[in-house]
Amino acid sequence: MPISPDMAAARASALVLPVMKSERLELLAAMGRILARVPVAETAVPPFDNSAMDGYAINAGELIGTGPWTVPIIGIAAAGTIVRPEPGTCRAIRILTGAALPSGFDTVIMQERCERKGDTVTIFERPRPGQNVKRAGEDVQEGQALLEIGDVLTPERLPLLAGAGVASVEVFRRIRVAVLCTGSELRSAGEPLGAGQIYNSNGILVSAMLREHAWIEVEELGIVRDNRQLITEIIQKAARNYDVTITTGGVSAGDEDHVAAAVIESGGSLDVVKVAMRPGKPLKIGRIGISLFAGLPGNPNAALVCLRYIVLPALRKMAAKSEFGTKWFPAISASTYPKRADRTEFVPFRTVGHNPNGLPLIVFLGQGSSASLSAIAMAEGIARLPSELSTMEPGVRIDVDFFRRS
Ligand SMILES: Nc1nc2c(c(=O)[nH]1)N[C@H]1C(S)=C(S)[C@@H](COP(=O)(O)OP(=O)(O)OC[C@H]3O[C@@H](n4cnc5c(N)ncnc54)[C@H](O)[C@@H]3O)O[C@H]1N2
Ligand code: MOO
Repeated sequence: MPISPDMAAARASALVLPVMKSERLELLAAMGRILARVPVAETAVPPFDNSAMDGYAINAGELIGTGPWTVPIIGIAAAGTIVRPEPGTCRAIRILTGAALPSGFDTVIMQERCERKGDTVTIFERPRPGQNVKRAGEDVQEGQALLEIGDVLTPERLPLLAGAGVASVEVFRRIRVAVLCTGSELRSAGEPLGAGQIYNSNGILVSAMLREHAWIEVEELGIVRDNRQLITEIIQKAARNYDVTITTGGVSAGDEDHVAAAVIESGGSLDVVKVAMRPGKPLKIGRIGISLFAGLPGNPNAALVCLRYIVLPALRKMAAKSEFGTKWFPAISASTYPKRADRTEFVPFRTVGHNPNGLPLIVFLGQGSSASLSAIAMAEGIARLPSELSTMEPGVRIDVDFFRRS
């Protein structure tokens, strides 16, 4: 009996354990990697009270009565310098954005809101005490935990670490994944194409999808022809040397589909052999020793869908990422699609507008071909049409996954 894609993903994830080993990397080298230890702020951010504007620093409590007030300017404070004023009252200091607030001063008047004449400045309105001042530690406090174990280090998160003086981080080791394409018909782009041969697109597909993640180290093992013994030898060796082996092709019912038998001959076992989904029905997932094995179907869109929604969640778990499931977002169908009941269908889509509630209105591409390279290349993402639906009409709310959100 075929299992649901959710069940297949759950079984795949159940086969793996998170890696334990970690390494220390400088921030930029750690881009895209997964945190293995909580980074702690070396310093507060900002480290000192400072001006948010170019203007004049005063002590707001010293403005007596009603304005305007004209006060002497006794110095200038620029970013990177420290001004230590003589004791006194009711003075101003010319201050530039980012400069430390001199002691005894608590408020900054923007230069557009006052009038300078020579060495005095006239303030017209009573300022709110503390206005235009960024307080020490208002963003981050010294010693504060900055991120959590399992977080991915993104361009939005790395500056938090840099700003708090953290120079290097402990990240989990990368998971090592071998990629192998099976098929006697396959040639590499650039080679001449003989009769009955096609170019290998799955090799690029799988490697490129994996290379989007810095926490994966990919090894391309190339193409192997449809020969059981050859396939067995290669996947046996790969299982000894890599955390994960991913193959494409040779998983359905044909005479030259040797992958499942090769896994068993290698001493492995399969926990997923048939999934109630299209594309991707003949997906195989199991283990050879402690190494995860994923046999993706040869049809390119089946390979993509199986990798993205069933195998990658397991890889994220293995890489110790804290969130590893797929996030789906709501959208509204704007076209029909020849959906069949009793299987989940994953269909490329494009956005054609938005409904009054702001949900994307989408049309389906490819009309069901699991081999269409052009449909997937034009798509913004993949829609998931649930098993229970037997038709797909305009106006139906469905889940979508955008390849990239921007
Ligand atoms: N009698 C049945 N036949 C098929 C079934 C079935 O249940 N019963 N399932 C079909 C489905 S669904 C799929 S998906 C495919 C998957 O087949 P395989 O994984 O065995 O893949 P192949 O037969 O090797 O190839 C299928 C198709 O994809 C092309 N291909 C293969 N590798 C690549 C590659 N690296 N780059 C580009 N294209 C590739 C291959 O030439 C075939 O055209 O099986 C159906 N059959
Ligand atoms: O399920 Mo297959 O993956 O449609 O072509």
